[in-house]
Amino acid sequence: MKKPLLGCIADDFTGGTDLASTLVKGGMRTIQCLGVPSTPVDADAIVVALKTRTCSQALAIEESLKALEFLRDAGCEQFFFKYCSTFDSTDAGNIGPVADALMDELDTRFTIVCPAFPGNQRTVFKGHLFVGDSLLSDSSMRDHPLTPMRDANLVRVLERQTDRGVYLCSHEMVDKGASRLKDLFSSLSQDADGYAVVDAITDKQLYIIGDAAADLKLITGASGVAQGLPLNFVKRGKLETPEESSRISLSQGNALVLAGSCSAMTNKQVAHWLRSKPGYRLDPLALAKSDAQIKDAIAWAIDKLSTQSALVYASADPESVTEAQRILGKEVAGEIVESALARIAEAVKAHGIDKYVIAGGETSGAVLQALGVEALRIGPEIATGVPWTVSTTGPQLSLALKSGNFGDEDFFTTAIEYRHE
Ligand SMILES: Nc1ncnc2c1ncn2[C@@H]1O[C@H](COP(=O)(O)OP(=O)(O)O)[C@@H](O)[C@H]1O
Ligand SMILES: O=C(O)[C@@H](O)C(=O)COP(=O)(O)O
Repeated sequence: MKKPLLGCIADDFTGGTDLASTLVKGGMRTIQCLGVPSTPVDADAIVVALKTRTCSQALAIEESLKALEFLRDAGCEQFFFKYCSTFDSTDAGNIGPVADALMDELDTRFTIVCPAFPGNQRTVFKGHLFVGDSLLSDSSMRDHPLTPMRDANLVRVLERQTDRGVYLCSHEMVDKGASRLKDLFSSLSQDADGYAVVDAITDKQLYIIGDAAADLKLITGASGVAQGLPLNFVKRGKLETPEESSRISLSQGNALVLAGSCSAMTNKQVAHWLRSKPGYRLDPLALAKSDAQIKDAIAWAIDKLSTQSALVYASADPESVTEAQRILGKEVAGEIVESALARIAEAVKAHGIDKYVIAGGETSGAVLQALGVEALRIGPEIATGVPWTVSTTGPQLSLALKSGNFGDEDFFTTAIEYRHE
């Protein structure tokens, strides 16, 4: 078995498939593991996807360090910490604390922070994160149920999460080219103790940053900056000329769509689906009272899935989410919905359904854990940042994990009807 080159730790499962898909497109054989694997993995890049974006800081650090240990023992040469392109986190973390812990463990004093993902309209200019034409803090991310993002200045956001220095590497510096940027990173690696938030507005800039980051032990960011990494290994003769390999065998059966994301795009996708197809709405307040709605939803889904694809969703507008959180508490409301969707998926799987489209990062984490999925092979991209995947152990399941704001309005149907060319 060849040693893997790149070891990645993703703070949620959808983020993991987004990154893995980017690496596959760059020609790296990539496997995404859900949690730290117990057996060796044969791949050029390994993505260990965790559910650490919103858990306690201590748990996020513990799990990330276990993932790092696995990746180091496997022989990885470089490490990547993947978080959301909208920098989803609270003031308490977990991006800063996890990155700090990874730096300590890798004995490195400098890394970059690069969440830009222009393919999905996330750009960073003078350290400020934009979503489309709006600052992050004016975008729908300000109302995220678990990680409301109300400050677009990433230097400031990260400073609240770490005691290390946070610097800005502006787009003018990036435009000087990979060689100058590499010199800067190398001098910062010797002199600085902390992070450089790196501007990027275009993919071209992300390739420059990826090239310049070739010697960094640890890179942090979203999937955009990973685009340039496969080429670094090719240049060093460690990876053969990249060739995309994303052929997988997809289930042709009916699919269960599970939506626990309340992001603006998921809400539009749910509304679009309901115009012509069946859906069952879960209500967190009813779920908190008894199991009745879960049982009803399972029976409804099994009945529908015998003839067509069906959606079970808890997605709701920001006012309804705030109201549910006021009554139940933020974490409890989230957990109740995640656990209900997970139980429904488990019961539906027992009836032989092998195709799932899941909207939401936390939601995907909860559902895949319940489905007992340990690792994913990455297939073709359905929408930017969202590939079809198949489970690699047990009875094969086809799984599309969709980040909250990714995909077009008709994403659910597009995913279900996707056919290899
Ligand atoms: N109606 C609702 N009220 C309160 N919380 C909800 C509701 N529906 C879903 N949630 C919770 O909101 C969170 C959404 O997060 P996630 O699944 O990561 O979506 P996204 O990918 O959009 O960030 C989950 O914890 C989910 O359980
Ligand atoms: O980087 C991104 O935007 C995605 O890969 C991602 O992590 C999105 O997270 P969710 O919206 O919570 O699924």
